[in-house]
Amino acid sequence: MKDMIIATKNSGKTKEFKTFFAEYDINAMSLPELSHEIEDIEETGTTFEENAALKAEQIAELLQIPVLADDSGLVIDALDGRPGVFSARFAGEPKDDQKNIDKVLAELEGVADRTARFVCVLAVSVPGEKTVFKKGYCDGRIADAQAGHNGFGYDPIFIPKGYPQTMAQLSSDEKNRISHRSDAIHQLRDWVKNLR
Ligand SMILES: O=c1[nH]c(=O)c2ncn([C@@H]3O[C@H](COP(=O)(O)OP(=O)(O)OP(=O)(O)O)[C@@H](O)[C@H]3O)c2[nH]1
Ligand SMILES: [Mg+2]
Repeated sequence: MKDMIIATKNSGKTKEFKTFFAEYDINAMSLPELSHEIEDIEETGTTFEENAALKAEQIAELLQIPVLADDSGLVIDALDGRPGVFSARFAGEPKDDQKNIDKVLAELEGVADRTARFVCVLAVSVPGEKTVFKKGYCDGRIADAQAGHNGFGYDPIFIPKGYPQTMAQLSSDEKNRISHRSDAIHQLRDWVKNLR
Protein backbone atom coordinates (compact mmCIF):
# COMPACT_ATOMS: atom_id res chain seq x y z
CA MET A 1 0.00 0.00 0.00
CA LYS A 2 1.34 3.45 -0.97
CA ASP A 3 1.20 6.47 1.36
CA MET A 4 -0.23 9.85 0.37
CA ILE A 5 0.16 12.86 2.64
CA ILE A 6 -2.91 15.07 2.86
CA ALA A 7 -1.94 18.52 4.14
CA THR A 8 -4.93 18.91 6.43
CA LYS A 9 -5.71 18.99 10.13
CA ASN A 10 -9.46 18.67 9.51
CA SER A 11 -10.66 15.24 10.72
CA GLY A 12 -13.85 15.39 8.61
CA LYS A 13 -11.89 15.89 5.40
CA THR A 14 -9.37 13.23 6.46
CA LYS A 15 -12.08 10.59 6.91
CA GLU A 16 -13.41 11.30 3.41
CA PHE A 17 -9.93 11.16 1.82
CA LYS A 18 -9.16 7.85 3.54
CA THR A 19 -12.33 6.33 2.05
CA PHE A 20 -11.61 7.68 -1.45
CA PHE A 21 -7.97 6.63 -1.57
CA ALA A 22 -8.48 3.18 0.00
CA GLU A 23 -10.16 2.30 -3.31
CA TYR A 24 -6.79 2.85 -5.03
CA ASP A 25 -4.87 0.98 -2.31
CA ILE A 26 -3.45 4.27 -1.03
CA ASN A 27 -3.09 5.07 2.65
CA ALA A 28 -4.07 8.74 3.04
CA MET A 29 -2.31 10.25 6.06
CA SER A 30 -3.23 13.62 7.54
CA LEU A 31 -0.78 15.98 9.29
CA PRO A 32 -1.71 15.00 12.89
CA GLU A 33 -0.83 11.36 12.03
CA LEU A 34 2.80 12.20 11.20
CA SER A 35 5.48 11.52 13.81
CA HIS A 36 6.50 15.17 14.16
CA GLU A 37 4.21 18.12 14.66
CA ILE A 38 3.62 20.36 11.62
CA GLU A 39 2.91 24.03 12.26
CA ASP A 40 -0.32 25.48 10.87
CA ILE A 41 0.10 26.95 7.38
CA GLU A 42 -1.29 30.48 7.26
CA GLU A 43 -4.10 30.66 4.71
CA THR A 44 -3.42 34.16 3.42
CA GLY A 45 -4.76 33.65 -0.11
CA THR A 46 -7.90 35.25 -1.50
CA THR A 47 -8.93 32.20 -3.57
CA PHE A 48 -9.35 28.49 -2.88
CA GLU A 49 -6.55 27.85 -5.40
CA GLU A 50 -4.08 30.11 -3.62
CA ASN A 51 -4.79 28.57 -0.22
CA ALA A 52 -4.67 24.99 -1.51
CA ALA A 53 -1.30 25.76 -3.16
CA LEU A 54 0.07 27.34 0.02
CA LYS A 55 -0.77 24.23 2.03
CA ALA A 56 0.40 21.66 -0.56
CA GLU A 57 3.62 23.41 -1.60
CA GLN A 58 4.83 24.32 1.90
CA ILE A 59 4.30 20.80 3.25
CA ALA A 60 5.79 19.14 0.13
CA GLU A 61 8.86 21.40 0.43
CA LEU A 62 9.21 20.57 4.12
CA LEU A 63 8.80 16.79 3.76
CA GLN A 64 10.25 16.43 0.22
CA ILE A 65 7.45 14.08 -0.83
CA PRO A 66 4.24 14.48 -2.89
CA VAL A 67 1.48 16.23 -0.94
CA LEU A 68 -2.19 16.85 -1.64
CA ALA A 69 -4.05 19.77 -0.04
CA ASP A 70 -7.74 20.65 0.01
CA ASP A 71 -9.11 24.16 0.32
CA SER A 72 -12.84 24.21 0.36
CA GLY A 73 -15.85 26.18 1.50
CA LEU A 74 -19.44 27.20 1.16
CA VAL A 75 -20.39 29.89 -1.37
CA ILE A 76 -23.79 31.50 -0.75
CA ASP A 77 -25.28 33.65 -3.53
CA ALA A 78 -27.37 35.93 -1.27
CA LEU A 79 -24.22 36.68 0.77
CA ASP A 80 -22.20 37.63 -2.33
CA GLY A 81 -20.22 34.40 -2.12
CA ARG A 82 -19.48 34.48 1.59
CA PRO A 83 -18.27 32.64 3.66
CA GLY A 84 -16.20 31.34 0.70
CA VAL A 85 -12.49 31.09 1.52
CA PHE A 86 -13.29 32.15 5.09
CA SER A 87 -15.67 29.22 5.68
CA ALA A 88 -13.65 27.55 8.44
CA ARG A 89 -13.47 30.72 10.55
CA PHE A 90 -16.64 32.57 9.45
CA ALA A 91 -17.72 33.18 13.08
CA GLY A 92 -14.16 33.94 14.28
CA GLU A 93 -11.25 32.12 15.93
CA PRO A 94 -10.93 29.39 17.05
CA LYS A 95 -12.96 27.70 14.32
CA ASP A 96 -16.30 26.36 15.50
CA ASP A 97 -18.71 24.53 13.16
CA GLN A 98 -21.81 25.27 15.27
CA LYS A 99 -21.06 29.00 15.54
CA ASN A 100 -20.49 29.11 11.75
CA ILE A 101 -23.86 27.42 11.13
CA ASP A 102 -25.63 29.84 13.52
CA LYS A 103 -24.07 32.83 11.74
CA VAL A 104 -25.18 31.64 8.28
CA LEU A 105 -28.75 30.99 9.49
CA ALA A 106 -28.87 34.41 11.18
CA GLU A 107 -27.60 36.23 8.07
CA LEU A 108 -30.13 34.39 5.88
CA GLU A 109 -33.11 34.96 8.16
CA GLY A 110 -36.04 36.05 5.98
CA VAL A 111 -33.96 35.70 2.80
CA ALA A 112 -35.80 33.82 0.03
CA ASP A 113 -32.83 33.11 -2.28
CA ARG A 114 -30.96 30.34 -0.46
CA THR A 115 -28.94 28.96 -3.38
CA ALA A 116 -25.40 27.93 -2.49
CA ARG A 117 -22.64 25.56 -3.49
CA PHE A 118 -19.76 23.79 -1.89
CA VAL A 119 -16.46 24.26 -3.67
CA CYS A 120 -13.36 22.10 -3.27
CA VAL A 121 -9.98 22.86 -4.80
CA LEU A 122 -7.34 20.16 -4.58
CA ALA A 123 -3.69 21.05 -5.11
CA VAL A 124 -1.06 18.37 -5.64
CA SER A 125 2.52 19.41 -5.11
CA VAL A 126 5.40 17.15 -6.11
CA PRO A 127 8.81 18.62 -5.12
CA GLY A 128 10.41 20.21 -8.20
CA GLU A 129 7.23 20.00 -10.31
CA LYS A 130 4.45 22.44 -11.18
CA THR A 131 1.45 22.22 -8.85
CA VAL A 132 -1.64 20.52 -10.31
CA PHE A 133 -5.16 21.81 -9.43
CA LYS A 134 -8.59 20.18 -9.66
CA LYS A 135 -11.86 21.92 -8.75
CA GLY A 136 -15.11 20.25 -7.69
CA TYR A 137 -18.60 21.58 -6.92
CA CYS A 138 -21.80 20.50 -5.23
CA ASP A 139 -24.86 22.68 -5.89
CA GLY A 140 -27.65 23.10 -3.39
CA ARG A 141 -29.36 25.47 -0.99
CA ILE A 142 -29.28 26.49 2.65
CA ALA A 143 -31.96 24.90 4.86
CA ASP A 144 -34.21 26.98 7.13
CA ALA A 145 -32.98 25.01 10.16
CA GLN A 146 -30.18 22.56 10.79
CA ALA A 147 -30.77 18.80 10.65
CA GLY A 148 -28.62 15.65 10.79
CA HIS A 149 -25.38 14.65 12.49
CA ASN A 150 -23.23 13.08 9.77
CA GLY A 151 -20.38 14.80 7.96
CA PHE A 152 -18.84 18.02 9.29
CA GLY A 153 -18.81 21.78 8.88
CA TYR A 154 -21.94 23.18 7.25
CA ASP A 155 -23.37 19.77 6.26
CA PRO A 156 -26.35 20.13 8.68
CA ILE A 157 -27.63 23.21 6.80
CA PHE A 158 -26.73 22.28 3.21
CA ILE A 159 -29.41 20.59 1.08
CA PRO A 160 -27.84 19.17 -2.11
CA LYS A 161 -29.78 19.78 -5.33
CA GLY A 162 -32.30 17.00 -5.98
CA TYR A 163 -32.41 15.85 -2.35
CA PRO A 164 -35.07 16.48 0.29
CA GLN A 165 -32.65 16.27 3.23
CA THR A 166 -29.42 17.92 4.36
CA MET A 167 -25.94 16.58 3.62
CA ALA A 168 -25.67 15.67 7.33
CA GLN A 169 -28.73 13.42 6.96
CA LEU A 170 -27.13 11.46 4.12
CA SER A 171 -24.94 8.41 4.78
CA SER A 172 -21.21 8.95 4.30
CA ASP A 173 -21.38 6.75 1.17
CA GLU A 174 -24.08 8.97 -0.31
CA LYS A 175 -22.20 12.18 0.55
CA ASN A 176 -19.04 10.73 -1.01
CA ARG A 177 -20.93 10.05 -4.23
CA ILE A 178 -22.15 13.63 -4.72
CA SER A 179 -19.83 15.94 -2.79
CA HIS A 180 -17.58 18.71 -4.12
CA ARG A 181 -14.63 16.74 -2.72
CA SER A 182 -15.55 13.59 -4.63
CA ASP A 183 -16.06 15.68 -7.81
CA ALA A 184 -12.52 17.06 -7.45
CA ILE A 185 -10.92 13.74 -6.45
CA HIS A 186 -12.41 11.90 -9.40
CA GLN A 187 -10.64 14.35 -11.71
CA LEU A 188 -7.36 13.22 -10.12
CA ARG A 189 -7.97 9.57 -10.97
CA ASP A 190 -5.27 9.26 -13.65
CA TRP A 191 -2.68 11.05 -11.53
CA VAL A 192 -3.48 8.79 -8.58
CA LYS A 193 -3.15 5.62 -10.66
CA ASN A 194 0.38 6.65 -11.68
CA LEU A 195 1.49 7.45 -8.14
CA ARG A 196 4.57 5.47 -7.13
O1 LIG B 1 -20.37 21.04 5.56
C1 LIG B 1 -19.29 20.96 5.02
N1 LIG B 1 -19.00 19.87 4.27
C2 LIG B 1 -17.89 19.73 3.57
O2 LIG B 1 -17.67 18.71 2.90
C3 LIG B 1 -16.97 20.81 3.65
N2 LIG B 1 -15.80 21.05 3.08
C4 LIG B 1 -15.39 22.23 3.56
N3 LIG B 1 -16.29 22.76 4.40
C5 LIG B 1 -16.20 24.02 5.16
O3 LIG B 1 -15.15 24.79 4.68
C6 LIG B 1 -14.06 24.83 5.60
C7 LIG B 1 -12.81 24.53 4.87
O4 LIG B 1 -11.77 25.39 5.22
P1 LIG B 1 -10.31 24.91 4.92
O5 LIG B 1 -10.27 24.34 3.53
O6 LIG B 1 -9.34 25.93 5.26
O7 LIG B 1 -10.15 23.66 5.89
P2 LIG B 1 -9.82 23.59 7.44
O8 LIG B 1 -9.22 24.86 7.93
O9 LIG B 1 -11.04 23.09 8.15
O10 LIG B 1 -8.71 22.42 7.46
P3 LIG B 1 -7.26 22.43 6.70
O11 LIG B 1 -7.40 21.44 5.58
O12 LIG B 1 -7.00 23.82 6.20
O13 LIG B 1 -6.27 21.96 7.72
C8 LIG B 1 -14.36 23.71 6.60
O14 LIG B 1 -13.79 23.94 7.87
C9 LIG B 1 -15.87 23.72 6.61
O15 LIG B 1 -16.32 24.76 7.42
C10 LIG B 1 -17.28 21.91 4.47
N4 LIG B 1 -18.41 21.98 5.16
MG1 LIG C 1 -7.80 25.71 6.82
